[in-house]
Amino acid sequence: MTEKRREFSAAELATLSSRNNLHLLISGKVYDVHEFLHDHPGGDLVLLGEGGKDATKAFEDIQHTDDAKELMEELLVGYQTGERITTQEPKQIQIERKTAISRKKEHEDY
Ligand code: HEM
Repeated sequence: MTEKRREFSAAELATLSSRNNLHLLISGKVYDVHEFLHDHPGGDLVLLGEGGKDATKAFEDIQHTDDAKELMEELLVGYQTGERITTQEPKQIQIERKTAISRKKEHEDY
């Protein structure tokens, strides 16, 4: 894998859910599984169902072996950004709200 590992926001990850561009989030790490789809012993459908999402629970529910965990290292393409989107509101609004809160706080500090 020559591609550099990088950060993915939850918003970007959500767009990576098609058969040709399928990424999963597992324990904060992002895996590109599109080439692995047809080799997955659990089948392609379960992976497609988790595409673009946090698949940590689905992955752990299966109790994958250490072999699976080694294989994952080869599919690792990056990490989730620190910021977490917890609501459905557009990202820009969240950023604006955060900025407004910190400005207000700065103001109070004086
Ligand atoms: C990068 C992610 C994944 C990798 C590398 C991976 C790899 C594997 C491997 C090697 C096996 C064979 C058993 C073992 O060695 O544990 C397996 C089985 C299985 N996996 Fe995954 N897996 C991944 C993600 C997932 C996810 C997200 C799900 C569920 C949504 C899932 C569902 C299953 C199921 C149901 C089986 C059992 C197949 C059976 O024994 O009949 N896997 N996986």
